[in-house]
Amino acid sequence: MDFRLVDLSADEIAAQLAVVEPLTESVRALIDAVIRTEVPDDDLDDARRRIDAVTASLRAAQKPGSYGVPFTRDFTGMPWGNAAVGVRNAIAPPLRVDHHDDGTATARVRLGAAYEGPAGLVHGGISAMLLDQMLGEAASVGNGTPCFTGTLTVKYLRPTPLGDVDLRARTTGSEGRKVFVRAELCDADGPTVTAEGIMVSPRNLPSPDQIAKLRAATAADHDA
Ligand SMILES: CCCCC/C=C\C/C=C\C/C=C\C/C=C\CCCC(=O)SCCNC(=O)CCNC(=O)[C@H](O)C(C)(C)COP(=O)(O)OP(=O)(O)OC[C@H]1O[C@@H](n2cnc3c(N)ncnc32)[C@H](O)[C@@H]1OP(=O)(O)O
Repeated sequence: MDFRLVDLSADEIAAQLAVVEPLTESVRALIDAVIRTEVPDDDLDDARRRIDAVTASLRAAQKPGSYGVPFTRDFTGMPWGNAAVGVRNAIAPPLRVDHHDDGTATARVRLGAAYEGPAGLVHGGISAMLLDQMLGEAASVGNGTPCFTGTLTVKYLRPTPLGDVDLRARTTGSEGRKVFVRAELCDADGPTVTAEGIMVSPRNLPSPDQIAKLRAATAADHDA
């Protein structure tokens, strides 16, 4: 796994986000508009030409491969291309996950037309992806080191209507490098999908202790 470090301050990251987030939001609006537009075919052809011109202008300077997950000097992750939370990824709803002192992770997100499976309902794969992200974040933050999904079990209790959903995850225990986590996705009437995960901190990663030491050393260097 790539642990690229970038030397960016909090202010520099905020300045980048101020430009990037509105751009991504515009592309999300474009995705929704393309799904739901009822304008004539000639207008669709014209739209395609203009979109292709914008795409060509962005390709003028392009990162090879994917965005990756750079870490700042204080070890804050920048998963900006992530399919669930990426602030540069218009496919991501995006999920904004809050971590709480009691170890739970929560998020509220609006799932519109782009996330449809059965008519008017959230696609089951999207629910699984969002729950997977919640499990991964709860496990990783609790453990202090990134945890990958080893086993994910998803139970669909009833259909989830498109619209606002709430997600919540909490760790229920750990054993060596395995962290056990549960999560649920709820509509206004309660849980519609639940998930259980066995999240594993891969053997080749630095341990939580090593990461804590690296963090402290980096912070000390920075203060000096
Ligand atoms: C640098 C600074 C970091 C600071 C971090 C702090 C916070 C982080 C903040 C944000 C969050 C960051 C990340 C999380 C975000 C999103 C999560 C999205 C989740 C995903 O979307 S992630 C992609 C899908 N995911 C994969 O792509 C995994 C592919 N796979 C592998 O990468 C390996 O396969 C792996 C790692 C799973 C295991 O590899 P390994 O070699 O380390 O494991 P090993 O064999 O040593 O087993 C050790 C113990 O785990 C048990 N075990 C092994 N495999 C298991 C399995 N599958 N199910 C259940 N238990 C399993 C064994 O049975 C043994 O248990 P026991 O010790 O009891 O015998």
